[in-house]
Amino acid sequence: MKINNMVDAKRKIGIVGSGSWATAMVKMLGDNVLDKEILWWIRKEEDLTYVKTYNHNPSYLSAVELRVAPENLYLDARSVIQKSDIVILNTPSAYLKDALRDVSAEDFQGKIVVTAIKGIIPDENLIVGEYLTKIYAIPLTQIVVIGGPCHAEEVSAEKLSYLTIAGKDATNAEKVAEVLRNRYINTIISKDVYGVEYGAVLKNIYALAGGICHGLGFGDNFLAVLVSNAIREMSKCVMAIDPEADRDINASAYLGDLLVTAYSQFSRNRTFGHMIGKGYTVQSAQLEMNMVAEGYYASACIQNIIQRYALDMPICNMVYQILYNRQPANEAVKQLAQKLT
Ligand SMILES: NC(=O)C1=CN([C@@H]2O[C@H](COP(=O)(O)OP(=O)(O)OC[C@H]3O[C@@H](n4cnc5c(N)ncnc54)[C@H](OP(=O)(O)O)[C@@H]3O)[C@@H](O)[C@H]2O)C=CC1
Ligand SMILES: O=C(CO)COP(=O)(O)O
Repeated sequence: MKINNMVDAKRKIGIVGSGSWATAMVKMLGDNVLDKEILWWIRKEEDLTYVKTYNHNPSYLSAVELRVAPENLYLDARSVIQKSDIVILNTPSAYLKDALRDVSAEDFQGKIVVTAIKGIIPDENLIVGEYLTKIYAIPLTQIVVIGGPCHAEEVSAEKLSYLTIAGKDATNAEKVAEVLRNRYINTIISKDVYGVEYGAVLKNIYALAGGICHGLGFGDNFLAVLVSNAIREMSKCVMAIDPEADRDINASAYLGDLLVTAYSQFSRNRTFGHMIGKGYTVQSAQLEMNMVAEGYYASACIQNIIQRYALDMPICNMVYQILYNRQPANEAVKQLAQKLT
């Protein structure tokens, strides 16, 4: 089968997405020493032309030099998927369906399909791995999840970072890890595909909550209590979804990613929450950012999970009430504060 012969042939890695995380991943792959071919789907023609001419993405991480052969830049995701052995999906969750609109289940056959997306597909209430299995019949063993605390901006500056590569099939997870690791990227292999994906979705909601509190004027003391409650809430949720997996919630894919997203200056979720806490409406906060805060979409989708498993998740509920039911943020945080321990 094609996957098993990959080590002998030149590896072909396809990236679907052209925002900041996809751009950072193209850089990581380019700085990895293994012989490989990188194929890249870029959404906008003017951006593709610019990358082809100058080897820089004009819209995201524009200072980063990118090494992709001009003939390997595509405006259709299907060509990239068909020609790749490893496909890395890297759009915001809300735009994945659109990116894959011309792609069929056959196009994914025999590929390792990787999600670097930290979100739930709106209208489906499915994480990306579940969506790929349901819509494209991709076996779980061929799906790999990339998690871990890692901001694109720090990757672009080559600051030492750790990615967790989760796959039910450890060999496939390692095949992905070996093309990503380089002098500033370390990789950790995990089998907890559901926990790593759901953990990444949840930490965005908690970072958004932290941003709201910060915007309202709460200090570091309160944020520490919020984060401490958040990791317990995350643990309860992922344990309900997949109780069998071997996971340490304090590992970098869970607690680590929560911490970086809650505290980093680069976090879009924290920034978005901060604006809400300052009194921006959801629409004006979204307009203000040219990037996507996944926690906004996840907050609505996770309500379905909370109901399905009858979970008590006060932080997620607070964010939902503020963003979707227009509960005043100061009132909602005051109510939450009574429940924190
Ligand atoms: N940024 C980071 O540091 C990290 C991000 N992630 C995850 O990576 C995923 C991708 O996020 P990221 O790269 O940061 O995204 P960005 O916020 O950097 O970029 C937004 C992306 O969304 C696209 N987009 C915007 N509007 C539309 C639309 N109407 N239809 C289709 N596409 C649209 C943009 O395309 P265009 O430019 O063509 O408009 C662009 O590719 C997310 O799930 C995120 O959680 C994970 C780890 C780190
Ligand atoms: O997942 C991330 C860092 O690990 C990115 O978080 P933000 O989307 O909040 O920037």
